[in-house]
Amino acid sequence: MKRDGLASEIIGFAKSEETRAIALELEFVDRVESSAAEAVRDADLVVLCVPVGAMSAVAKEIGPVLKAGATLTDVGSVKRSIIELVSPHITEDIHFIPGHPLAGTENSGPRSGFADLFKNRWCILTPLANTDAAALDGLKNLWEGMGANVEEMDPDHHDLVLAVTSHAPHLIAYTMVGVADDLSRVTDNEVVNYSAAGFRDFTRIAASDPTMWRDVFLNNKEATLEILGRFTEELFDLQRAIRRGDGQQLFDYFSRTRAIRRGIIEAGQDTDVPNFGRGDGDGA
Ligand SMILES: NC(=O)C1=CN([C@@H]2O[C@H](COP(=O)(O)OP(=O)(O)OC[C@H]3O[C@@H](n4cnc5c(N)ncnc54)[C@H](O)[C@@H]3O)[C@@H](O)[C@H]2O)C=CC1
Ligand SMILES: O=C(O)C(=O)Cc1ccc(O)cc1
Repeated sequence: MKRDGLASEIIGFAKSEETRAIALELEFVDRVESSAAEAVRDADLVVLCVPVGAMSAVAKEIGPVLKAGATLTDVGSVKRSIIELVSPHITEDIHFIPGHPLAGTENSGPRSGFADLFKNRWCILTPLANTDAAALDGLKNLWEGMGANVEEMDPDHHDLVLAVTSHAPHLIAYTMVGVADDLSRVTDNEVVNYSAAGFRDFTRIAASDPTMWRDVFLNNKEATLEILGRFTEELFDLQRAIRRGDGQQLFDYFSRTRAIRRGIIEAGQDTDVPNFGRGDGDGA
């Protein structure tokens, strides 16, 4: 927003003085305030970027001072629960439009952001039934101005989709790294020393912020449990195929999943590894 001049003034709030000082030093805010209520006073747009579990407390604090006609949005990784946590604290003259940019890394804090973070990434908005069309357009333009592709979605659908694509995979990564850690005591650290690419990817994901991810699971309970239930069923199926020596079942399953990866690459959805998976031989 700062780089592209998308806001006339950007005011930051963070709990710790150190974070506020870093935000000023990096110059992505024009000024900082030591209270959330002070930071949002007179703002046309307020973006809540706190862990899901802190959304309610922050909304309660800023609710009474938000300017009439202001747009309030958020970047939280779940949507239904945030609507329930924030809505009670705001009045009808505030345009509340929940949002979720599908962009980030395993790192947190002000130094982990970068100006191109949202470029070519999806940003999902989950407007409410009575959302003002002009406010929605304004927010869409802002995200598009930062290079994102905006999609509107029903909040429950968002939570189910994200349970499949993000939340369950994070839990699986956390578990796999935990299992390896238990084993490393048996294998004298070989798990860490010889970790191949697959496991390294798991460790990156499993290094994500514990508070943020605790709150994601506590607030997307139903959808995550539904997906994990399906996941364990399929896992048991594959386990049985290995035990029985059913190579055909394994081969068929892996062929199906390989096609999904290729579909993602062809749709141009993987900007991290643009050439990975293209023209890679005979599949032996
Ligand atoms: N990290 C990621 O890759 C992504 C994160 N998100 C969502 O964005 C939100 C923020 O995550 P990050 O920016 O990664 O975290 P972060 O740790 O970089 O920033 C969180 C901020 O919230 C503040 N905070 C924490 N508890 C608070 C409280 N009780 N009252 C006031 N402030 C409080 C912290 O001081 C910190 O400044 C989360 O809801 C997360 O689900 C969404 C997409 C990607
Ligand atoms: O680091 C990664 O691979 C991520 O998946 C980042 C991320 C984390 C949480 C979100 O809600 C969206 C994106």
